[in-house]
Amino acid sequence: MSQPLPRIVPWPGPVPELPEQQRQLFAFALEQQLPVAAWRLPGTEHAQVCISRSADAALTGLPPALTPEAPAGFAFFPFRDSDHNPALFLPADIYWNAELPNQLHLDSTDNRASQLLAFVATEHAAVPQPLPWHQSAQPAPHTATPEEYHHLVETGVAAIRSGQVVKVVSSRAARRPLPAGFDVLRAFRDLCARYPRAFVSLVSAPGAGTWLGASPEVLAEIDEQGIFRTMALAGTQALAPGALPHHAIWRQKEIEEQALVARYIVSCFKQLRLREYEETGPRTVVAGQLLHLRTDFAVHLRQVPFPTLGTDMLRLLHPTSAVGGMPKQAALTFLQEHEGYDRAYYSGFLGPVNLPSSGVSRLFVNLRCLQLRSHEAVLYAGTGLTVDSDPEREWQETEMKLSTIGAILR
Ligand SMILES: C=C(O[C@H]1C=CC=C(C(=O)O)[C@@H]1O)C(=O)O
Repeated sequence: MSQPLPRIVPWPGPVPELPEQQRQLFAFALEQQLPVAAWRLPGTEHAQVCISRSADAALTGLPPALTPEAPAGFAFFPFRDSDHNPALFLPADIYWNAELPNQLHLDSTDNRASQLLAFVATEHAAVPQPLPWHQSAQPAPHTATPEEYHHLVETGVAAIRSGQVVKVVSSRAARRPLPAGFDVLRAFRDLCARYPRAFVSLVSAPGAGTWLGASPEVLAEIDEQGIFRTMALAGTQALAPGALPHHAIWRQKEIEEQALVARYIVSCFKQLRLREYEETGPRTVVAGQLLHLRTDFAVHLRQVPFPTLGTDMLRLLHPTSAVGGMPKQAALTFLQEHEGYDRAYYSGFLGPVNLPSSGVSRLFVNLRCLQLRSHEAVLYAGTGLTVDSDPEREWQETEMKLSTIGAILR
């Protein structure tokens, strides 16, 4: 049985400008200590917002089902599920899409929803500043020095040489002060404007804290035409000013690194005994100031009757070899033993499920992201290691990746 979105009701009272509508929705959710997410899909203009009626309702166990019958909401999953970093699925009890800004989807007989309607109708000037953003209860993670990161890369390369892993993706966190007067919702809009091709997100939830990101990587997507898509994204170089992406030259190291990720995706299709996938690439793509190599995979679900493909692939893919390594379990064990900090929601996945309509879901890998704490931001970045990795080059690569999201702190 399908679970449609709640009913449409008109925005109560005069409809303010889009940023003010967003601010009122977040102010309501945060004051009521509810989980809330805003996102903007790649190549689109309009933000969408989803609020759940309780924090408990957002706690989940299994990854979401990518089927039309599954509940509509926003998934926010950590790299590794744990009590510290719970897997969340924010049911879309209240949903708003800036494309149709005069409407709210909600069940007006529900208490929370009617509170929102009253808040929005009366609370124009009184939105508190700054907003009470959810904070993670976890301490700020350890931030590796260049020496520590060099050592991690050397240990990773040694593990590859010894055959313990084929590829591993090491990562680190970095702390940055928040600029005076930092406005989170303005930062979200700034990210949307800077990175039109990224999946831009802002999630604030009890237990998880507040996260902003601009991801270039689709994990699993089913679009309006019933096409399932995923991608193998790896290999990084800076986009030189004035250079054309398709003129980029890649070293053997990056070619191999990306080929491993593509091979992993093919092995997942094979596990599911699915042969009818289309593979395009690898080709060079732009992500902010960076270039990556990307292979796209597509399956036409209206021609290949495999209704659980999205769900099955999601469970096989996460965490992909673009953020963990290969073989998957050996790489994850290596990271647990050597990385020396908690990735939390960095390199987890996030995105809308059955929103804005049933059967349409878009999950992305949580990359180029930061966690907001009371007076600082924690930024995250990683690099895929191969036997040819050079520690200083890998450090520089994390610096470049950090500057994608770091741009909003300047
Ligand atoms: C792990 C990250 O990027 C992944 C995605 C693209 C390129 C990558 C690389 O070149 O290492 C990474 O696999 C990150 O941005 O933190």
